[in-house]
Amino acid sequence: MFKLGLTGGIGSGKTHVANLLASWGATVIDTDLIAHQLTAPGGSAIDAIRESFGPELIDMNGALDRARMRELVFSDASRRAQLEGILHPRIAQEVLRQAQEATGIYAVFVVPLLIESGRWRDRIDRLCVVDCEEETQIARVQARSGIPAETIRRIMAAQVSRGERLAAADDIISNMANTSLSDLEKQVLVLHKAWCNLA
Ligand SMILES: CC(C)(COP(=O)(O)OP(=O)(O)OC[C@H]1O[C@@H](n2cnc3c(N)ncnc32)[C@H](O)[C@@H]1O)[C@@H](O)C(=O)NCCC(=O)NCCS
Ligand SMILES: Nc1ncnc2c1ncn2[C@@H]1O[C@H](COP(=O)(O)OP(=O)(O)OP(=O)(O)O)[C@@H](O)[C@H]1O
Repeated sequence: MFKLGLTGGIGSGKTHVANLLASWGATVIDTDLIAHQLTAPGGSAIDAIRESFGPELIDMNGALDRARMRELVFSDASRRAQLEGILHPRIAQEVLRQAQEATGIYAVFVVPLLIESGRWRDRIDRLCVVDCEEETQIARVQARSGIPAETIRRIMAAQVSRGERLAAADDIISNMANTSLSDLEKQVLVLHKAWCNLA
């Protein structure tokens, strides 16, 4: 099956693009979604997180306290590596499981840390980057979640730069501050048709 890697910085628009591709028949495998499921109440990473980080990082429903963990790991790289050490192998296992069950026209792997991880490039046929200005990333994430701009900047600092991402791309979707959702959809449809041909 043809495998597309879809990446982009926080708030760039990956989820919106992935939802369009899914609605046109691609199978979408989203690592952020998997990470959320692993850390929901009863999720298979909860016990390991409690053991490594203490019960104060688990909320009263038994889910990861995301706001607290966000503040912790994006101000301390060693704590971030510790969390990634728990989550990334479990995410990889679930990605493999979902990929084996994929029945769409092609498979889309939505991976925010695709370039950072270095392990993905050989596993995909083509890499698409969703791109926007850094200030637009901050504005979109703030509008969606109310996370302070300073925290968003720290999350962005834990990711590759916009330039590095663009340099690695086979295809680029330009989703700037002045890109309307209908302009975005038009760009994505052109690429989807090309990927269908490759598939
Ligand atoms: C720290 C956590 C709890 C904060 O949760 P929160 O709800 O605020 O964010 P969410 O998980 O929805 O991720 C939003 C975005 O943050 C960025 N991000 C998440 N984790 C990381 C990371 N380890 N390094 C750099 N950026 C990251 C990505 O752009 C992602 O799309 C969460 O991000 C997490 O568990 N991160 C570790 C797992 C991971 O590496 N996920 C990335 C997908 S593989
Ligand atoms: N062209 C656009 N016009 C208006 N709003 C947009 C546009 N693109 C994305 N958005 C909005 O910006 C926010 C971020 O988009 P989205 O969730 O798709 O990004 P993401 O890359 O998946 O983010 P994250 O890395 O945080 O998971 C969403 O609320 C989305 O609806």
